[in-house]
Amino acid sequence: MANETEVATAVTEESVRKALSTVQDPEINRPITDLGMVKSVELDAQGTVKVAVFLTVSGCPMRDTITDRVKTAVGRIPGVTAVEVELDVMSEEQRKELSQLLRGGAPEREIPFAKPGTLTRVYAVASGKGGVGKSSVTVNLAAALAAQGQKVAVVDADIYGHSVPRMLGVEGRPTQVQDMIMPPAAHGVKVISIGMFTPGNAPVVWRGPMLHRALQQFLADVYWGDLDVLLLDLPPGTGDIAISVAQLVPNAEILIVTTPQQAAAEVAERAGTIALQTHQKIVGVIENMSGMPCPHCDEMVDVFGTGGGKTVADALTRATGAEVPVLGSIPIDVRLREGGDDGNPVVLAAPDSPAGAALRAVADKLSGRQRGLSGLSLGLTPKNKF
Ligand SMILES: Nc1ncnc2c1ncn2[C@@H]1O[C@H](COP(=O)(O)OP(=O)(O)OP(=O)(O)O)[C@@H](O)[C@H]1O
Repeated sequence: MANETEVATAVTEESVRKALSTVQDPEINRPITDLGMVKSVELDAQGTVKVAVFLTVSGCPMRDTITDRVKTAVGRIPGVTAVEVELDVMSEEQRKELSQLLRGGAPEREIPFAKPGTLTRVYAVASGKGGVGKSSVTVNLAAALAAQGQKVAVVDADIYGHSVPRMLGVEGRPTQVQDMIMPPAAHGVKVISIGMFTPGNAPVVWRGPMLHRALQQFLADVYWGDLDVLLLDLPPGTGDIAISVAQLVPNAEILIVTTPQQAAAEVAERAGTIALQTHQKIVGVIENMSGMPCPHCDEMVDVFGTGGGKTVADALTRATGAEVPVLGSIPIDVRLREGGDDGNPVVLAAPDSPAGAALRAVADKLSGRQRGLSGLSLGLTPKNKF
């Protein structure tokens, strides 16, 4: 039978590291030895093993699980009499290395539009309800701004109704050049849509974290080049993606689309007040489907009621304390719907039609805006509170 000293000397750093290679990080599900989480291993003649482990963040909720796993794995080595685990926290540099490792070596890309001093204006187009014409407004504003000579792109983040590519007549899928995604374009507008990455017409059932990741990729990994304007077509409502936009592109400004109907206005107002929590600026309200010219006498018929746009704008002005204007009222127009179906936006196909002219007027207002600090949160947090 081996005596105590012989057993103790059988424990080597190599055997401890081998045991540690069976310990998986509970969140990343890879061995802690591969993740640079083993800081040091010390052994003494009595068979006590001290393992120092780097946690990715301080206060890591998995600290107890990691400690238990290390103790169990190392404790199984014959000759080990005690296992002590000491926890430390990775430095910023180590965390960067880890995230690079997890991304397969690719350095993390920044979102160019979120950098301070960016010249790209980012508009997040939001609505309370679905079907109010948010996507139609987005593509027409994009096409009108591009027709003015601006460099424009649209990110279709409307997971439930990704209709932007069809409305702009963008065909095909994005191509990939090394690890950059090249967006297809039509009418001078570059487009990326969630629909380009899902098979067929399959509904997207992604939840918050996946959507966040997808949006981040659309913004960071797509080669957009220099843009004057980026429009984000958000899903209707006040969901996760609005929060993601606020986190990823805090300087994005909000455009609210509503119908004149009072019920729709109330929901749109709720979508708008999200901006209060995220400290984003609301550029204005666009009222869509504001009446329809009677085909017989040309008199306007208020199919969806009246006043919704102004109700939302007034309510958001009160709520934010900053003036939120109605930027325009777009009438119901068959040519707008047809333009959407044909991939030929009405601002180009029938620029002088009532809807085409109203949308172009909104685009003019947007392109005439100066970037200013008024109404914007500066994102400053007091360092010390007295
Ligand atoms: N002013 C208008 N005149 C005529 N048809 C319109 C008008 N605005 C939108 N439409 C039509 O209404 C339908 C819904 O519009 P759209 O898809 O733009 O709405 P949406 O708010 O983006 O919907 P969702 O967010 O639910 O996808 C489309 O068929 C569109 O062509």
